[in-house]
Amino acid sequence: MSLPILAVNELAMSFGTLEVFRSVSFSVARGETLGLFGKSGSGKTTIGKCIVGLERPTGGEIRVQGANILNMGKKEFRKLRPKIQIIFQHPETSLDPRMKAFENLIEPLKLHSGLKQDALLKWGEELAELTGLRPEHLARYPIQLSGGEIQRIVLARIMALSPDFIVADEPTSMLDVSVQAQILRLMQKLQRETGVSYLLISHDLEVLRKVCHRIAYLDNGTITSIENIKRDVKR
Ligand SMILES: Nc1ncnc2c1ncn2[C@@H]1O[C@H](COP(=O)(O)OP(=O)(O)OP(=O)(O)O)[C@@H](O)[C@H]1O
Repeated sequence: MSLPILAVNELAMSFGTLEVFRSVSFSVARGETLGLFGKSGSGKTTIGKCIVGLERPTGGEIRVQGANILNMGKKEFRKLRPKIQIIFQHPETSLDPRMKAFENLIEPLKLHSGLKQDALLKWGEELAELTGLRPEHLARYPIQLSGGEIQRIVLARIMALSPDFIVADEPTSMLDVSVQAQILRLMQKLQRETGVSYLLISHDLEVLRKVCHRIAYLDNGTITSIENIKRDVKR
């Protein structure tokens, strides 16, 4: 059996005297969407931040294809980091308001790929097409875009890095229902085409049941159950 893309083992986190969670364990297979459900303040976002290195847990392990990222040196982690991405509830915070949408889209490629301008533009156009962005969207500044369009730019930016794993923290909770469905369908399409795995964080069980392969329930500092939803993982 192949290693899970992500395995979280007995993760613990306290902020000072506040114990947020004490033993969180789950794993995510390649091409799988695992939902993470829990009430407000249970620590869902903190778990996501620990996975991408934005917070350091107080205990436990986070293994990416078997390697514990908490034991990695800075250099080794920096090499892995483009492969594990996070998208937030307020996606506009990850865009530069002074750059047009297309420049925002190709920015990570510029930083990480070393591609020349022509190749950058071509790849950027392909990503825009893949994520359903039209040329008129690409010529606008973030403030001139709707929430759904911004979330598409954010997804296109992330897909440019060919990630293995995306933590999606309430990615659609700010969108109205029809746009929410479009973005969830886009995430599923990207998964079918690239095999990317998601940890989808939400307090909306209906959304999780629609798109996840399994749902992990976080309560009282631990994962109390993992529900299987009937859906095959395509790898
Ligand atoms: N950097 C921090 N310093 C101190 N406390 C923090 C920090 N980050 C989060 N917390 C606290 O940890 C707890 C868990 O927060 P977290 O944002 O992970 O919960 P959540 O389950 O994502 O909540 P929500 O569903 O409301 O977004 C909260 O009580 C929060 O106030």
